Amino acid sequence: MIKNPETKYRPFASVDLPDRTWPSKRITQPPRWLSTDLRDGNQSLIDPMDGQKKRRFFDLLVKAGFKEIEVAFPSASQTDFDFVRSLIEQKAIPDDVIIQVLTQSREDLIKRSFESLRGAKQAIVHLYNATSPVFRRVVFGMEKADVIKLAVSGAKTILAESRKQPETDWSFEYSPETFTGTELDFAVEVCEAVLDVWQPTPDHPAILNLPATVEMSTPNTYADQIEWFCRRLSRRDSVIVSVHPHNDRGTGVAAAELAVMAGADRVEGCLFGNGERTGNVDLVTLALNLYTQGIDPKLDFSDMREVVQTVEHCNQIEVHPRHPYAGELVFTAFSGSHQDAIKKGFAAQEQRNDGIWEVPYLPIDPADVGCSYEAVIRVNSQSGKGGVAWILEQDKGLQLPRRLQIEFSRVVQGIADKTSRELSAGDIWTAFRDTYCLEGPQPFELLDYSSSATRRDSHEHRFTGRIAYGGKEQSVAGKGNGLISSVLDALKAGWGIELDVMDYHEHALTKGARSQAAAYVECRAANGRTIFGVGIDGDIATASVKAVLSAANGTTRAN
Ligand SMILES: CC(=O)SCCNC(=O)CCNC(=O)[C@H](O)C(C)(C)COP(=O)(O)OP(=O)(O)OC[C@H]1O[C@@H](n2cnc3c(N)ncnc32)[C@H](O)[C@@H]1OP(=O)(O)O
Ligand SMILES: CC(C)C(=O)C(=O)O
Repeated sequence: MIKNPETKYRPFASVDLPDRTWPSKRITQPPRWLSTDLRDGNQSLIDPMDGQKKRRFFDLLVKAGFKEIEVAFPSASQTDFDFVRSLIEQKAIPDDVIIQVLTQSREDLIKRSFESLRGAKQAIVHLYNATSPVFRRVVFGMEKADVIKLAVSGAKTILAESRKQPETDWSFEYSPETFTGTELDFAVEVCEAVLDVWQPTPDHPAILNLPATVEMSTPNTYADQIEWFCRRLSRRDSVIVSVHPHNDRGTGVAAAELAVMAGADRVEGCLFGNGERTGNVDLVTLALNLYTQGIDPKLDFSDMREVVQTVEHCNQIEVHPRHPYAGELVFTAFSGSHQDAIKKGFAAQEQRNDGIWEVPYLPIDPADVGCSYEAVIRVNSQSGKGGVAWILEQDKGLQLPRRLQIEFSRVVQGIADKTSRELSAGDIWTAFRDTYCLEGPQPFELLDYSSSATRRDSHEHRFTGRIAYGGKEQSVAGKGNGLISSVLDALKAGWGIELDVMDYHEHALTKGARSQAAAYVECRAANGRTIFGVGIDGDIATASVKAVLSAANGTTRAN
């Protein structure tokens, strides 16, 4: 990079529109969407799609609800030409979907495009030529008048060709390519000249598409250009104003949104922002941005995984794990405070039960795009108690009391620090099971027991059990004012273990085996140490007994 970029780059000129209205507008309905994945997206791929991939992508777009799909540049390649033919001949285009093809303003290319569309019920023919000063000067060697002539001759050829195929319901689109780099009054002049040829009406409007062929300004400037253009256009009611933002500055989505506020009726783009260089505007993000404002985008991404997989297959480009709404990690929190807030958010949401989505750090319900809540919280060394507790709850239905969460998260933290990797739900369960002696051979194991009140009208409980300690079976008995205290009494009598119960929780498991219950005891040992015990069983009383034995097992391990 150079130290004095002002000697090499010029700032983008702003638009003189002091009475601009778009900043206070709100988007209240979705624009018309056009997917150009099969054209602009396709022309940017290392290996353009073959017919099969194009067909798979087309079917995906139809399923997602796209009603306008730019399917090809049919005069560019036999593959593209044949693809358009196959769609028509195989009757693959639903009646409510209209296909679009792109052509330069050259007679032979336009004729070939019409040939590809023979027999289509309806179609949009999209004509373009670049209009900006640098293209006039450098690429075409043309004056303004020549540029208008080129656009008009293309528009005339299109009109003439369409009349030769009256069985098709034709619509026409014109793009002054490089619109954003074009003098605004000249852009309007070229477009008016094209409209003069096509003579659109409110019932049969033409589409004027205003591309940010290369994104060169902040999005507010694009919005100014769109509002300026819409105000100056003579036949606004006979025109669908379309925008086609690219993403060179990384603000394609913002540019599209502001352009819609500024009067655009239609947006052209690609799924996940594929397209030339940094891509076309991302239609998935745009649609879901609307959705999160309570506006039905009229596009359905309920099965986002399938959409991602298909697009990755067809484009041979991976969707970034941080891609809005679609990436593998976008609903995942690793960090403790985020996990804590999300967990509390879900609990509050469940309690309110008003249907309104309000979960911290999650702008959308992952379930709405087909994602499970399992991936919402993942645990590594950055995680806290809330995350660990969430995973045990989601995976095993365990609702750990707060102080147990704190203790166990330290165990998990230690493992994560030691292994320097993410811990799976399986890793966490293994650690929980081992820490609280839930499975496998343990120092204390319950073999059998019975318990009863000593007298019908009494609160005194008697516990009689067979417990193995270190593999050696022993019969023990104890008394107390409840089951737990009678078990503690038996432990004291049998092995001299002294534990006081400070806290007790129990609940039915919400996941997995539905008839299971979990019990948690927080005990204080004679030396002042706090020891937690956990018991899980089909019978809640037995779960409590097991929890006490789990705590007893805790006394046998080093702190
Ligand atoms: C911004 C966009 O995405 S625009 C769409 C771009 N997409 C593509 O180009 C993909 C498909 N294109 C192709 O396969 C080829 O470019 C074709 C078949 C269309 C044309 O191929 P060729 O005839 O070999 O021409 P080439 O690709 O070199 O195009 C450049 C010529 O077209 C002219 N041209 C460029 N755009 C246009 C246009 N919109 N209308 C008329 N002429 C144009 C150029 O001035 C240049 O003319 P010159 O040879 O007299 O200097
Ligand atoms: C042909 C036009 C619409 C285009 O793709 C662009 O300018 O980016």
